[in-house]
Amino acid sequence: MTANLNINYRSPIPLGSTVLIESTLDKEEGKKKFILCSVTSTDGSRLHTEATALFVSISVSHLLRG
Ligand SMILES: CCCCCCCC(=O)SCCNC(=O)CCNC(=O)[C@H](O)C(C)(C)COP(=O)(O)OP(=O)(O)OC[C@H]1O[C@@H](n2cnc3c(N)ncnc32)[C@H](O)[C@@H]1OP(=O)(O)O
Repeated sequence: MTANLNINYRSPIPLGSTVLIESTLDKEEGKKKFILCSVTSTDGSRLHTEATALFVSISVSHLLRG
């Protein structure tokens, strides 16, 4: 489940362009997973977007609790 999501938009993405999206597991602490993500031009020369996210593992009962 997404607990936190931060997105920095560094440069616009031209309409119709192809981009490279990379995401990696930065670290894992118990039920917390910290993810890094970037969106760049396909040759990697232009950074469009950087993001970090925290995902927390949940049980099905967490969803049912609402
Ligand atoms: C175009 C479409 C775009 C779609 C965008 C996608 C949008 C989505 O992802 S939709 C989902 C949005 N997310 C939600 O609705 C989640 C709502 N929140 C929750 O359900 C709960 O707060 C949940 C599951 C994240 C955490 O609850 P719970 O399982 O009880 O864990 P809890 O005990 O509070 O915290 C666990 C650990 O995470 C940490 N933690 C929890 N939330 C955060 C947070 N926001 N920031 C930092 N740390 C956090 C706690 O500090 C704790 O750390 P530690 O174990 O070291 O003490």
